[in-house]
Amino acid sequence: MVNPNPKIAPSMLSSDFANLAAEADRMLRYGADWLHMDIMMIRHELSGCRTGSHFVPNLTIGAPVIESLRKHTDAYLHCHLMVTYPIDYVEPLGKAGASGFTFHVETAKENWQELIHRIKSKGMRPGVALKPETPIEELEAKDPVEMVLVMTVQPGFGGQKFMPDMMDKVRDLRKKYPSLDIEVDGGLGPSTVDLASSAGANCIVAGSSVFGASYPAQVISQLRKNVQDAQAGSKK
Ligand SMILES: O=C(CO)[C@@H](O)[C@H](O)COP(=O)(O)O
Repeated sequence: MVNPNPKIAPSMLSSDFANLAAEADRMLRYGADWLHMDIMMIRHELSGCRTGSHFVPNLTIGAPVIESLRKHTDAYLHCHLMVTYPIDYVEPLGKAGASGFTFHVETAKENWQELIHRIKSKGMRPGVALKPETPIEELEAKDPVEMVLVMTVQPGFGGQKFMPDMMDKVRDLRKKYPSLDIEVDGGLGPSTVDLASSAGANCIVAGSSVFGASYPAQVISQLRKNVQDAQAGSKK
């Protein structure tokens, strides 16, 4: 049975980082369930470094920022790790006060069990992310997780165009794992959420559509209502 309470998570990547605590507070007042924190390390061929935890063509925040934000809020801080060695970040993020720790499936080939065990032991909820080109079969024969994040854009930047082709993945995941939290991330807003929610997504990450709106609270409640309506429809 899918969780009847949808999670709407504004992506703080679209917020004003210079006023992060106030931005977080604003989103929670507007009705956000989670705050989505994108932790990125730039890909090594772009940075010129040979080693390190690089995964995407961008660089954002890390544990010190999560720690600072945690001092201002009790919110569920859902961290999406776009780094090559997520295991290195479990301890610091756990200490900093992260609530959820979602890593990309290809970054945990050898140490899946160990990574999940460590995430849980630090009191965080583990999740796995799938890039657009990563098939759901990558999850087979692995210890189950409670949440899968389906990227609906290439990871790295906010403000990109939603990829509707990813909905087959969401549908297949929902069929296979009826009670899984399925999150979609990238290009979500009032005009695209219907595709995701009717495919079976129950957690929605939205950056530019929320932060760029004149009335973000309206967008958040619209996203929630859309997921609730889709859930109610699928029961009929
Ligand atoms: O992880 C990412 C991008 O890599 C996302 O969380 C984006 O930040 C979502 O932003 P919008 O597409 O909603 O503007």
